[in-house]
Amino acid sequence: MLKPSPAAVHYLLTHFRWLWYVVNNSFLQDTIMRIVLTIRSDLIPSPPTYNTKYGYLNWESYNNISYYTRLLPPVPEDCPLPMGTKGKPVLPDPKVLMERFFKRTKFRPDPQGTNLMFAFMAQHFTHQFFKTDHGVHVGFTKGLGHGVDASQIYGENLMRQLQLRLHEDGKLKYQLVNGEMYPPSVTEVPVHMVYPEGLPAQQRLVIGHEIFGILPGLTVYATIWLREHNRVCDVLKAEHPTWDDEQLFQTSRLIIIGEIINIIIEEYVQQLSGYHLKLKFDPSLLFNVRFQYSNRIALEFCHLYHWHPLMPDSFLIDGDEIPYSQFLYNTSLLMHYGVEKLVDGFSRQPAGQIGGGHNTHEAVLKVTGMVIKESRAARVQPFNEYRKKFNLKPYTSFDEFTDDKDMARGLEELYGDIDALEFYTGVLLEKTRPDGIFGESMVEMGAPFSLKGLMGNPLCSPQYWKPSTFGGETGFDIVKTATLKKLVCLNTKWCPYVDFHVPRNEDEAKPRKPSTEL
Ligand code: HEM
Repeated sequence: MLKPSPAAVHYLLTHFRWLWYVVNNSFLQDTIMRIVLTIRSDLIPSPPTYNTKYGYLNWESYNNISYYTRLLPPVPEDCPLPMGTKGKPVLPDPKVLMERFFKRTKFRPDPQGTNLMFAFMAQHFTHQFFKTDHGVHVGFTKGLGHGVDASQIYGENLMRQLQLRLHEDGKLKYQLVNGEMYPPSVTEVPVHMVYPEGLPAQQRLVIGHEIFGILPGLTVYATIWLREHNRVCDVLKAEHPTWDDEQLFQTSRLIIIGEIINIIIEEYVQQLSGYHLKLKFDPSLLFNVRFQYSNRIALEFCHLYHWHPLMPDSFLIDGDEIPYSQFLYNTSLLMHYGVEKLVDGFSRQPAGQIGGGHNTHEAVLKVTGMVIKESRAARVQPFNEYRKKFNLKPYTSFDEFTDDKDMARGLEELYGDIDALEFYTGVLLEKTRPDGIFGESMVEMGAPFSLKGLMGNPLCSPQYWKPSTFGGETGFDIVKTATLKKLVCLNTKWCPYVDFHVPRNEDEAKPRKPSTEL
């Protein structure tokens, strides 16, 4: 059968606006959406195969979910060179790679208009399943849910969940500040959170994920989801006055997971893809095709998702410019500005272009070095091997890989051979698509992992995808009609500008007033 190249399919989906206008209004949309979902997720083996210890199928590798899985087995230990059979005997110093190719020279905004609201969603969303366990040998995870389980809201284990819960009407614990709901502090809920020494206990907010106090962008999402959970509990209680705390909690959690998947597919992936095809979250599209409702997070997915170039030079909120030094671990910013002004500021501020290099701010540059070192310890195979695995043509030269002549020469000098280029360096530095946030490989490799994880969730299976799972039609409807705007504006006093892209027209760009209605 004739197979169109990924580049041709991408061109078709991102051009011919008129054509997609017609498609988005017809039954063809479902067919194309089904094809997108199946072609992408068919690339991910399910059940999973290898891991960092095992390059062959075995029970331990399948059954021990403390491992991340791997799409390709590690470079065998008996290979003559670090990347197999090609390249130099010693890999480039990560510091040299960081300084020469990753470090930001001048902030380059994403040409697709992605904003900080998107960037913090990326971090908030992915950290429920990317939870590398640095306490043991490389390749292990603390995230045993291996997918969208909302553990960043409810905690990774039952002990933490029980401490975060109010044990009344299904709700989570909270504190009221000026009449508004915020996460409680460690004085009320004594669970482990990572904060710098000396930060007063009242400012140590408690969140499902122990590191989410680090950024106001994460605490604002934590606050919004906390309010949404408690709002959904009220809706369910009104429908089911006899339900106990447990059933209200459990059913609300399923609704929240459903809302997350919907918003991620229809708005977040939509923004990332740049497609004119309107992406649709409808699990029933897959009910008549062969599809496994299970997922295992892969190490390669975790590595490629290190999107630190998204981070700006400083943060702009309500006319103030806040440097990193005053932003990190500053939970008082959340109460000072309130959710509305933070969301408004983050939605208006451009995020950096992820691909192409030279765009990682100093404050996060060290993370680049960490992932490079980790990928070496895990013996991740070369970038070109992954290109082949995802049906992409391997690059034949550094000049084909990047249009930046200096970068091509520099990488050639350091790696010696295009077939020895490392996976992470490859996905991040590859030439970007015209006006794209990153290059071809990030899309063609990231999308399959992502869609398999989203649609492989049990909620999307025929057994779960029905009104009774969500407490009836009202709950099912909350899931099916979830949007980022509703998520924010049903839980705030006024409706700020809220989207995953910077304002695109004058109307969107207008300053919002505290009276704006949903
Ligand atoms: C100022 C903002 C940020 C800071 C200070 C920060 C810092 C860090 C640090 C220190 C690590 C741990 C590195 C390691 O131990 O290997 C990390 C991991 C990671 N970061 Fe960020 N980050 C930021 C923003 C982001 C954003 C916007 C994304 C977008 C997706 C992101 C994605 C990741 C991923 C996927 C990991 C790996 C997580 C894991 O394996 O457990 N980060 N980051």
